[in-house]
Amino acid sequence: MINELRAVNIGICGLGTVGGGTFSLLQNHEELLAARAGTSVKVKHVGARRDNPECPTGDTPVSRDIFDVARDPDVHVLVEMIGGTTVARELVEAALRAGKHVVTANKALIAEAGNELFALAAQHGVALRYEAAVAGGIPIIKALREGLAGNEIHWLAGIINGTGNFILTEMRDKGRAFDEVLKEAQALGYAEADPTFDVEGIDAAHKLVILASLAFGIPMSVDAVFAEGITKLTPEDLGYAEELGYRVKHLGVAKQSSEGIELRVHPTLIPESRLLANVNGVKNAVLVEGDAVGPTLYYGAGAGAQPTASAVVADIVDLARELAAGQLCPVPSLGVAPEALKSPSFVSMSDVVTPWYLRLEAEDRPGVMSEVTSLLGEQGISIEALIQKAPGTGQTRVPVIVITNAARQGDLETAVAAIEALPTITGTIARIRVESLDG
Ligand SMILES: NC(=O)c1ccc[n+]([C@@H]2O[C@H](COP(=O)([O-])OP(=O)(O)OC[C@H]3O[C@@H](n4cnc5c(N)ncnc54)[C@H](O)[C@@H]3O)[C@@H](O)[C@H]2O)c1
Ligand SMILES: N[C@@H](CCO)C(=O)O
Ligand code: NA
Repeated sequence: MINELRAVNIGICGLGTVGGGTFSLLQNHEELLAARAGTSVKVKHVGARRDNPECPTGDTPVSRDIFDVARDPDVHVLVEMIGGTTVARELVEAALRAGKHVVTANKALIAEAGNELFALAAQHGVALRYEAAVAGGIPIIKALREGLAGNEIHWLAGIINGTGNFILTEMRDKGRAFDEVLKEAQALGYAEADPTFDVEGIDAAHKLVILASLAFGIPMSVDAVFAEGITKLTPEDLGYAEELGYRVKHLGVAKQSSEGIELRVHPTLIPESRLLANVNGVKNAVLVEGDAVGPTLYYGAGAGAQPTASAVVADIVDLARELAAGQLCPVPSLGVAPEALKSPSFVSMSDVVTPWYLRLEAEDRPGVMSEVTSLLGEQGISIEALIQKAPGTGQTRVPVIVITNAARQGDLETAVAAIEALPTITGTIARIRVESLDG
């Protein structure tokens, strides 16, 4: 038991997109939140290096040193909204050590330092909540930790970076250039402070690590995830994929089998009939396959001030209810008691089996296709679909697009190297994994 609180005081550190959105949502819904929490929830202290013109703080005290908030004895819940893993980690540690509960949206911090931070929180009898860290406003952490608690989870797959999905959607639907759409995503507040995290798959990797930890009951394993971003995708690959009945999405995939655990984020061809193939713009979606429930799908805004604030405030309301009742919720941070976390073994990428999309540029003469198919055949790889485009006027080379059947990545790489060495093939072969996503 902890002392029952009649009013729960919040300290917000960082008043940018999400911090500002959270401040506003707490102000705008003050009565509603008090009714839901059974206690008043008030922002007592803000830590911000500078004012945010879009988020006037009125008479709420503002400190320029965010650590003043961690030192404020009146603050019960510190909301970390500065991002990064250096100062943010020091701040969260200081707050936990001072006996404050912490709410964060910081997936980099949870993925990289969650193991230590959850232990520190437990040591000090306080909570560390992170719903906003994955898939923005979608309550996926609660779904995995509580709603699916009766299931063994075999796999999950998700579109978990809003910026990347926004870019791919705009490129496909409007033919817009990558850089221009990225700038718009930054202006809309979707992108990370360093947007290479979004477009190189690092942000999705952080989120996948968190999802896998909850789904499989393993510690955060950031070094085990393979990450590839969307920067090498070309409009022609998006177009050819569509001709073959697929959409290209940036996907995070976590799978558990007798071989071990696969953790990977990369561009993926998905059959166009799948729900995930039709998740567009800044929306995210996570498909989770439980052994009892079967496939379940969670969809909503993956980034942006108000959607992300929705998840931050949900954590705050949960905590306020618990503090009002004088009892923290006994659900562990990762859904299982720390001593019950399993030691995972991971499948190496060369052993991961998926179908592949390949695009090669070949000389337009008889026999070339049979050379390509026989080099794939030598590695036991068969072909599901193949299209050879007509050569442009005066051209002797043609694009050839192949979809393979399921192939071990190591075997595929051997075949691709042999095909690239053929004198009739020009340059490197573009390749993208395919996921059928049938449960
Ligand atoms: N933007 C989104 O849609 C979104 C969604 C989910 C999670 N997140 C996460 O939320 C966190 C915040 O992201 P954001 O988009 O609001 O970023 P932001 O850049 O808009 O806001 C961060 C704020 O923190 C301040 N800040 C940074 N370092 C500081 C320091 N040392 N001392 C004082 N102030 C400092 C900055 O001045 C800025 O105002 C990040 O962890 C991010 O990954 C963002
Ligand atoms: N930059 C992230 C924010 C949400 O975590 C994204 O675009 O998905
Ligand atoms: Na979420």
